Amino acid sequence: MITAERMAAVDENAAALGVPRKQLMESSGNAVAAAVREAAAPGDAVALVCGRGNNGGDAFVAARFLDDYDPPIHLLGRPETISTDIARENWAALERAEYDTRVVRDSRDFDLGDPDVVVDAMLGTGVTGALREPERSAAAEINGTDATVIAVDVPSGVDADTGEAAGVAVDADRVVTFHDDKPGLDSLDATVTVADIGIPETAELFAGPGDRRLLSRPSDAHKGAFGEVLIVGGGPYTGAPALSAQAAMRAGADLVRVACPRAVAREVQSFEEGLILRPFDGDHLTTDHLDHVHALAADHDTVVFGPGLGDDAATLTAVRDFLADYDGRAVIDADALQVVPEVETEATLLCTPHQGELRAMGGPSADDWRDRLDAVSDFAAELGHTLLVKGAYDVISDGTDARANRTGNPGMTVGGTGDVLAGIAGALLATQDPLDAGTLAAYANGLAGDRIVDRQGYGLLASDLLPEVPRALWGGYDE
Ligand SMILES: NC(=O)C1=CN([C@@H]2O[C@H](COP(=O)(O)OP(=O)(O)OC[C@H]3O[C@@H](n4cnc5c(N)ncnc54)[C@H](O)[C@@H]3O)[C@@H](O)[C@H]2O)[C@@H](O)CC1
Ligand SMILES: [K+]
Repeated sequence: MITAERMAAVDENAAALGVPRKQLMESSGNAVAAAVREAAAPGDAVALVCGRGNNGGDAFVAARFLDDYDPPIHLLGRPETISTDIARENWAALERAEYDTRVVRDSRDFDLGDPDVVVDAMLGTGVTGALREPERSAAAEINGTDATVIAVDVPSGVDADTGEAAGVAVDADRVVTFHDDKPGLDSLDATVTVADIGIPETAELFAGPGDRRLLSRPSDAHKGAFGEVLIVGGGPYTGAPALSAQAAMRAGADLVRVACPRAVAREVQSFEEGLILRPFDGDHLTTDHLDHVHALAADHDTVVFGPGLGDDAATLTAVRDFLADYDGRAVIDADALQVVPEVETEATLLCTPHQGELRAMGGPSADDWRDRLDAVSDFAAELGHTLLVKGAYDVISDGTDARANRTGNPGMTVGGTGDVLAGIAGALLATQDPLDAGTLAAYANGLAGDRIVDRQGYGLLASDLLPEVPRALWGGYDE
C-alpha cells in the first residue's frame, strides 16, 4: 500500500536516479491499453475521457497503443490548460499524428457516444475536493452508460488515500493503478490491478530528494508548528550537546534548549550565543536531576538524550530511570544507547547507533547492507523502537518498514558528525514519524557532508555541517 504523498516522493526519487516521470507515464499508458484490450472484444467501440493533469497524460499515451480501436480522445478543457509538460507533449504528439482528438470546451460539448469500453482518465491522485465542471457532468455521463469503465490509477473524484468522494465520482468496473495498491481502492466495488511501471526498487528503499516533500512547510506556519527540542547532554564532553543543539536549530526546530551540568554550562554556551541553557547542579547527570529533566521534557516535543553525557554508572542509571517514566518522543544517541535494551518504556524512541554501538546493544552485525536491512528490521521489532544504524549505507527501520541512505562520505568519520545527526533527528522527530525522521536526518546530514567535500575536499569539521543543513533539508542544491 502506498499513499499519494509517498508515491510523489518515490516518483521524485526515481527521477533523481535517472528514470523520469515521462518514462513512467509511457509504462502507465501501456498498462492502461493492455487493460482495455483485455476488456474489449475486437471491433468494440472504445472512448478515452481525459483530464488536464498526468492522469489524462496516461490515457494520451494509451491511445498510441490502441490503434486497432481508433478511440476518440476527449480532452476536458483547452489544450493550453494542460497542467504538466509531459502530458502536454503527449497530447501534442496525438494531434500531430492525427489521432481522433476532441476538445471539450464546455460540458455541453461533451458527446460520449455509445462506447463499449470507457477509459476514465479525468483525475487521479491530483484531485482536490468535489469534481468541478466539466468533469462533474462527464462523470455522470460515464456512470449513465452500460459501458465497461476502466479507471486510470483511481476512479475520478475518489481520494486515493481514503476511498472517499466529496461529490459525484466515477463508478468504475476496473481500476488500473500504478506501482502499488492505494489504501482508498480497497473499499471500492471494482476490480483493481496493480501495474508495474518500472520504478526501481531503490527509489523507494533509498532516501532521496523526494523524501524532503514531507517537510513542505504549511503556509500558515506559526511559531510552535515545528517543534521544541530539549537536548540532554554534556558533562565529560561539552562540544557534543552544543553541536546537537545547533543542528536541531538548523533543521528548523522552533526552540531548542539544552539541559547540561552547571559545571560545563558556560563552556557549552560559548559555542553559540543563541543556545538556551537549563543547567542542573553538578558535573554529570544523576538520578538527583530527574525531576528537573522530566519537568523540562514535558514542555518539549522531543528530547535528544546522550550527546556528551558520558558513561558514568550514575548517569546511565539516570537515563534508565528517566526512560522508564517517559512517554514522549526521544532520540537516543551515544552512551545512552546501551540502556535501551534493558528498559521498559512507553516512550517512542529513535535510536542512532553506529554498528559498534548496535552490537553493544545486543544487535546484529551484517556486512552487506541488504542483509543489514533485514537484520536491523528484526532487531527494531524486538526492541519496539526505531533504529537508525549509521554506516556507509545507513539503515533505518521501525520494525515494519526499512530504508537505507547512501549520502555521506569517509570524511564524515570525524568526531561530532553523529551529534549533528542526532540534533537533526531530534528536530524532525517533533513533526514526523520516527522512520521518516530518521531517514530524512540521515539523508540531509550525509548530503551536507557530500556538498562540503565536493567543494573543499576532505578535512571536514562537524561544525562545517551546520550551515549546510538547511539547504540539505529544503533543497536549493542542483541535484
Ligand atoms: N509515479 C506517479 O505518481 C505516476 C503518476 N502518474 C499519473 O499521474 C496522476 C497524477 O497526476 P497529477 O498530479 O497531474 O494529477 P491529476 O491528473 O490527477 O489531476 C490534476 C488536474 O486536475 C485538476 N483538478 C484537481 N481537482 C479537481 C476537481 N475537483 N475537479 C476538476 N479538476 C480538478 C487540476 O487543476 C489539474 O489540472 C496519477 O494519478 C497517475 O495517473 C503516471 O503518469 C505515472 C507515474
Ligand atoms: K482516473
